[in-house]
Amino acid sequence: MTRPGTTARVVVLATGGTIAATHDATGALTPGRSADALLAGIDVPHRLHVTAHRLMAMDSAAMTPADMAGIAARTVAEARAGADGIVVLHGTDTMEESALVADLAVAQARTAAPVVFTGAQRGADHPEPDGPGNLLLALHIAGGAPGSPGARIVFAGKAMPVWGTRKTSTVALDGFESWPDMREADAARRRGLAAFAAADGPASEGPLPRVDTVALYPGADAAAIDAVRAAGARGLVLEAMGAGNANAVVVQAVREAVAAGVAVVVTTRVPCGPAFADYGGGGGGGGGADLAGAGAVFSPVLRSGQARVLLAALLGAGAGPGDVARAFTG
Ligand SMILES: NC(=O)C[C@H](N)C(=O)O
Repeated sequence: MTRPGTTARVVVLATGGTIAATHDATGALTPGRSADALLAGIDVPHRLHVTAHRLMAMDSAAMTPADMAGIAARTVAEARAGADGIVVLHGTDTMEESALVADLAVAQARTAAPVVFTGAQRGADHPEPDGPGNLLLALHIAGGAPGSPGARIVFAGKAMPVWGTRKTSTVALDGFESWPDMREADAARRRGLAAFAAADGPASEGPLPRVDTVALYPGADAAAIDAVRAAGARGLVLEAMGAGNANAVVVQAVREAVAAGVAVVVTTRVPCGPAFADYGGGGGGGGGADLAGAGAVFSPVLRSGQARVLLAALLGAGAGPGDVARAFTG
């Protein structure tokens, strides 16, 4: 742990993303710039001793759950090896997922070093890149918050809790939004971590069970739900309409999936506001209340990307239906 006036050891883990990307010969943005080169472009605070490591150089949309588990495991290893803080340079497309994987891992390992995810919306060769500012703030927070365990996302001048934070703009420099009610975001984290800790096994060993996401739309039928069941999904995240509504055909498919042992979690395609199970549907049913009646669990705060991560982690840790319900809704 760091005392005021002492040097904080911060480890930077580079995984790729736009923060490290430059235009290649074809004009495509490709992550290749090293973390050392990115660090050379900023005034690293003197009180920080920073070392950088390249884990991978990927566009985050191409990452697999195994890649994310690897990043999370490395953050735990660096914390155990004595880092005071860890910065993960990551693509923005799936930062919200990877940061949640890391938060679950460091909570399970009980390591105290803060883990700060950051990235950029503009490439490293942009005339006015946003990466340097994000990296600098991430270093400050990673090196200046000793004993603040857990992961966070730092972007465009904001330090955000991971749970409930999601990418909300494909281009704006301020590309992430945290859940507006911090008490609700905290409660989501507490519930999720408690249920994860209560489940039986370690989450990060071996491949996680298959969990698919199905997006709903007017007239959606059972085809996608039946297909993911046939593919062996043990969990299903529904990106439902409105507050978490579907139609009668989907509700029946959910009932059958739950009866077959598939854990079904309902989120919404709406950008803001909680998902909740109030609507009866009308005209033959199919509202959120019917989805809940069919055995689906509502995820008020986590949108589909993070709900998928939590559900897969829970199932991988041996969680049963009760744990899943407690994890998402308490
Ligand atoms: N801004 C970015 O980092 C987007 C990029 N496609 C990535 O997620 O790796």
